[in-house]
Amino acid sequence: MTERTVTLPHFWGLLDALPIALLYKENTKAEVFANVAALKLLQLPANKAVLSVSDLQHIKLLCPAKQQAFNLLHNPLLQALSGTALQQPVALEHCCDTLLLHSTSVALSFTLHNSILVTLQPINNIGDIPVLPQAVADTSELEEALAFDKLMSLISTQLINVQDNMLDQHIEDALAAVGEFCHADRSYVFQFNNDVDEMSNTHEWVRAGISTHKAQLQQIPEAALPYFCQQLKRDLVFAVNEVAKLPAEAAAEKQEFDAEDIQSVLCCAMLADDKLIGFVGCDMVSRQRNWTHNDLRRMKLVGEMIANTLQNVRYRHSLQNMQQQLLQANLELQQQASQDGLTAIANRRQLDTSLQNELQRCARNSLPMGLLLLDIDRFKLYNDHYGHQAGDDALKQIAQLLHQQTKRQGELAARYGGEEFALILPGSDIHACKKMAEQVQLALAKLAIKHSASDIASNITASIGVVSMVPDKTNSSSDFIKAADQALYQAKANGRNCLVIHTNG
Ligand SMILES: Nc1nc2c(ncn2[C@@H]2O[C@H](COP(=O)(O)OP(=O)(O)OP(=O)(O)O)[C@@H](O)[C@H]2O)c(=O)[nH]1
Repeated sequence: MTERTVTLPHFWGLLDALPIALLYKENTKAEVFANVAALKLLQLPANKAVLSVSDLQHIKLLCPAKQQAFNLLHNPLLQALSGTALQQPVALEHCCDTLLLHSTSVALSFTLHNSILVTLQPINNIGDIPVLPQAVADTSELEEALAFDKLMSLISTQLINVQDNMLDQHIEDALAAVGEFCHADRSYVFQFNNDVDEMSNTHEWVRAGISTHKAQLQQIPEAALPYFCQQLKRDLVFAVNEVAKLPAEAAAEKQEFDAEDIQSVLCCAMLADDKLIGFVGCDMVSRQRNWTHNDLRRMKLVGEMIANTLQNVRYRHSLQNMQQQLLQANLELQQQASQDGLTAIANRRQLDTSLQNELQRCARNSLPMGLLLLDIDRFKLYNDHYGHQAGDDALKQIAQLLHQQTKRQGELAARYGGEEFALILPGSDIHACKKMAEQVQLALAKLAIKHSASDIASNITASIGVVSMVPDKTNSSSDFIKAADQALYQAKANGRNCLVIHTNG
């Protein structure tokens, strides 16, 4: 089974099995599904089930009668997927077959809305096919407006839930659409910085053969184009049919437009929460155009769509950021709740939880469970002699020493309370626990914290109670602590600075 068949939704899987090439789109969704036969026919990668507007735009379809490429306005594939019922012969570039492109709206019982099904079938005789509706070269303004709106609705569904990695692509699709429909040579998005006094060209579409200036148009200060910025902020539109006729106060703008060979320019402000965030625009290069009412309407629509998308992405990022901060704060709180404030090792609460969990784990796996309780000898005298602050420092050093002994999974050093510490040693039998207790005492001796007031030794020492048992379901963590505590009591009674192993007797 290939990855494609495993991840496809059930219905798509059925379409995939059909030998006929077809594309499928639910009205309200952005995805255009291509089955295996369609991908093969359209020469697209075999694992690409979902197509974007750009994928579709890049499929070069020719009008077989004229052997001419369809432009964006007449692109029958985009028309079909935008909801137009079609039956039209098309040719694929680099493919000698003529195909019948047939699109129809279908009502499926398991979707709320109508869906569009597009089939592509090889045909022999174009003459036999009743073609509806015929795309004509001289399209009326109304038809053009309708085609534009359909394409925009296709692009806007893709923009609604756009993933970060597809954002630029979809914005460029929208720019291509507005550029084509406004018969422009270049279309673009500029975004302002937070202070709205600097702009950068972030996205661009250029017609074949037209030069791009995006790389140079970064961080342009408002002061460099004062006439333009003033008009855009005041009217939210900057429309110039003939750059040559710009007034004298637009000298800076004229110079810039001349440098880019721009004859006509149309820009519309992009607003988010009533704040200017940038603008979309298009240029005529080397030829002039009187912008129409429709051009302005299209540009405004695309500007609004892109502004909303950028705003949504910003909201999403700030939400993700906030969520991250909350998670971090939560993690820190959790850590604080389980950490001893003075020594930064686990506190009593964490000790109880871990001991309980490890006991259950050892009981399930019939493993021994070891526990060491360690109490510093003559610590009252230490405090009295060296002061409470020095006592705190000694506790911290001993805590670190114990923490460093824990290496295996489930092992934990914790402050039990006051000058008393615990070591949980899951999987350690009594011999391993005894070895660990001796190791701790050796390490403590090496640490050599001076304690001249002690009657036990010249440095700080500790007494240790040791217990290890294979627990059963009836053993609780308090049984273990009680046993270790008894052994510790015995160690103190035995003269301190020693270890005692708990025995059942
Ligand atoms: N500096 C400091 N001292 C603490 C802290 N917690 C407990 N202590 C001190 O630890 C000392 C414990 O004294 P005791 O319980 O009498 O025992 P001890 O003097 O260590 O004598 P033995 O345990 O019998 O060897 C007390 O003086 C407490 O004030 C702490 O957080 N910081």
